[in-house]
Amino acid sequence: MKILLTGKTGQLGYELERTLQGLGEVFALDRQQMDLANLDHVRDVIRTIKPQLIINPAAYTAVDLAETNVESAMRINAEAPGVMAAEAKKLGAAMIHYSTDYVFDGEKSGSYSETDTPNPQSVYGRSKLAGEQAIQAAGIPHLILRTSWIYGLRGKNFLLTVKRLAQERDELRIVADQFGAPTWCRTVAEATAYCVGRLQADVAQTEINHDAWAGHSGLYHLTAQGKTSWHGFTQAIIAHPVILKKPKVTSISTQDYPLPAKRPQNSVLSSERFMQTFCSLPNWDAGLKLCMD
Ligand SMILES: NC(=O)C1=CN([C@@H]2O[C@H](COP(=O)(O)OP(=O)(O)OC[C@H]3O[C@@H](n4cnc5c(N)ncnc54)[C@H](OP(=O)(O)O)[C@@H]3O)[C@@H](O)[C@H]2O)C=CC1
Ligand SMILES: Cc1cn([C@H]2C[C@H](O)[C@@H](COP(=O)(O)OP(=O)(O)O[C@H]3O[C@@H](C)C(=O)[C@@H](O)[C@H]3O)O2)c(=O)[nH]c1=O
Repeated sequence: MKILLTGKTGQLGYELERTLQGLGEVFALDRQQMDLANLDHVRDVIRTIKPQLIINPAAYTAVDLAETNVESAMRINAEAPGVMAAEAKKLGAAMIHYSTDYVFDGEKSGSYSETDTPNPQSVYGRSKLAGEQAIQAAGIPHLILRTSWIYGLRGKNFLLTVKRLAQERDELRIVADQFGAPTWCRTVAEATAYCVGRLQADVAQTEINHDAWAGHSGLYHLTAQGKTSWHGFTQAIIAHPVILKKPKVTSISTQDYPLPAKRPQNSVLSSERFMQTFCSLPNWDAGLKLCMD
């Protein structure tokens, strides 16, 4: 099976390139090899490789910049996945795509399930929701995996920001009234590889297993279990022994840290559907410890 993987330089893409080995012939591409801002390029590359499975972690993820770079965010996060899905349809291929907790407005008091109605409050959230809808509309076998607060040891993420700030400052002021589930990118990559293995047991096949995909196609929430605030996440990062200089971590509220894009106050996702269908997921603090160890 040929697997086309986008965004190999990203946090999740880097992990996926490694966890997917052995599950097929992986064509891992960077921005130069397939530019999602250039829809003709996306079509040409897919038509050349002719994959049976497209896995798309590439995205415009700069949440605040997206507020002003609306056109780029929409092209990369919404139109390009739509083009990938249309090409997949012609090839009889399946698609795995990632989306975000930021599709929700954050007003719900409990955790969000897949049946809750999205109401994104930012351009990034709107663009990611439009990407989901474009894939769903194509009617191809697909998994849309909504995850949240991804971190890892590469790229740009909150863990690495806190690690840097801890060296530079004696006090970190962090919002304590936004709740979610920090999720290690390796958790998402390993769960994805598990799904691929389940749906495509015979990797030598040159066609996807249509029955298996048809029975599992759809939208899933896939995050670490439990919840915390950005402040709680920061405290857990600082408490780890690899952080030698431990600044004071002060709770602040969202209004004390104004940013261009509005973030949801509560974006905890329930991953019950994913866990019942595929595999269990670790608690956020266990994932963080493993990553930092
Ligand atoms: N980060 C998070 O907290 C969360 C992320 N998600 C979703 O998970 C997925 C993976 O996120 P994550 O790994 O953190 O993302 P990163 O920001 O780490 O990586 C994004 C990747 O997309 C690539 N990319 C950006 N623009 C283009 C383009 N025009 N053409 C080709 N490639 C491009 C980047 O390439 P380059 O290195 O060249 O910039 C990079 O490889 C995304 O769909 C994201 O929306 C969901 C919830 C939380
Ligand atoms: C650096 C910093 C941030 N914050 C706050 C701001 C914000 O409310 C929160 C998170 O900040 P960031 O801007 O780093 O994270 P943000 O870019 O909002 O992260 C999001 O990225 C996208 C891609 C997703 O899909 C989401 O799931 C989520 O992970 O922390 C502080 O309170 N103090 C600080 O010193």
